[in-house]
Amino acid sequence: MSYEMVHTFGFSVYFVFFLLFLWTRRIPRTNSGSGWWAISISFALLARLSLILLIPTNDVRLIVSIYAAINILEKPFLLTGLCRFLNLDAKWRWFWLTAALAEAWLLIAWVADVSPFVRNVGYSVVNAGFMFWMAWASYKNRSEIPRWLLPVAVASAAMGIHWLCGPVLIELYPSWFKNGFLLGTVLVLLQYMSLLAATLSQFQKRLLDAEAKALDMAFLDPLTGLNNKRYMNTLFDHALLLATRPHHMVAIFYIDLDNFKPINDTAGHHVGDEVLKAIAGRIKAIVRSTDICARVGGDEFIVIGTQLENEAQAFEVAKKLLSQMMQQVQVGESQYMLGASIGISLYPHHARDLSELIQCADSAMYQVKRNGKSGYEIYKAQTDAAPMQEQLAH
Ligand SMILES: Nc1nc2c(ncn2[C@@H]2O[C@H](COP(=O)(O)OP(=O)(O)OP(=O)(O)O)[C@@H](O)[C@H]2O)c(=O)[nH]1
Repeated sequence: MSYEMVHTFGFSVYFVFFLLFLWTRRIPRTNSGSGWWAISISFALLARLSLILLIPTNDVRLIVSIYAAINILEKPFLLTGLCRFLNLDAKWRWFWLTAALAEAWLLIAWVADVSPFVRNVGYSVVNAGFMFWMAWASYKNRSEIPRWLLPVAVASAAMGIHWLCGPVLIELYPSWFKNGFLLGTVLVLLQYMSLLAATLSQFQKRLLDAEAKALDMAFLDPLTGLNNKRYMNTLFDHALLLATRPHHMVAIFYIDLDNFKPINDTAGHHVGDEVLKAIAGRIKAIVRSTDICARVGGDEFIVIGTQLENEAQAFEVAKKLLSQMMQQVQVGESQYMLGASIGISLYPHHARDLSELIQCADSAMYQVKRNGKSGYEIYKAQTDAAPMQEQLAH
């Protein structure tokens, strides 16, 4: 393979990556690292272009010096991109200072006509240093973007070794010059490919996180983390699928806390919030994983108990719920006593539709309140007819 082919290959590959990073930068919400990498690879690209253009001069000293001077500028941009990408608090000015020293060294080597070996060692060591720093920083932060920062670290470390060994190999085997360029191109390709994959992977992670958050907001009560009323309907349909076996029933427990308002009034709303969170945690802890727990109002909760076989089991659940609600809730140094009025309705006995079942459970809960609070009752159609009408009239 001729030098022209090697450099044309390198130039073309870099150009494609330059376009890809530029495109990635334009996608809203992608990390600014890709913009810096578009700049860094454009310097690698310019360096290759200078080689293609200068090869006809046959002036090796001129060709190598100009290539090195442009190529060294790729590295501070590359490292700055990584710092931006990973939000690293690195001292960027050291990258630029080191790059400036390398440029100064190339100028001195040119003016003083330093031997090619010494000149190459000087600037290759700087490049290797940059690459090892890149490898170290990517390796150290590999958990940020699992799967993709490790290849960046490996490719960068390989590049570092490549730069360190380059001058010696060229000195011993001058034909290595061309192979070295080819190997360097492949390593740069791997490095930028992993960076691009890391950028897209981070972008995907952000989208998935945002989607999960949006779903949480749509389906969960932000204070307690229980389901909200809107989502309960969907979950209820799922619960009915589990109740298709003969003798299976679903129970709706409408829980209204007793004496909650005084906590808000005396200790403040924030303490009330903590109490609600603690209560939600208790409810969640005692029901089955297939049961549905939702907060449907200020101090009102609904539990949908699934896969119950008889009324007695529903009473068992209500008893457990009530005993949890009757226990003191500790917030900071203070303890608060509550209680709960729990109304129960059963599917399919009292109704088949969730809103009707909730209405039945709600009316049973009011019966408990009327009877002096802190207890549970199952819906009784006849006795509740009057209060229900009364409620509707309001
Ligand atoms: N801390 C807090 N309070 C809330 C929230 N939403 C509603 N509330 C309050 O919860 C209280 C509920 O009122 P009630 O059910 O009448 O209070 P209660 O003392 O339990 O009354 P009984 O049910 O008759 O025992 C009201 O004072 C609401 O302002 C909330 O998100 N956080």
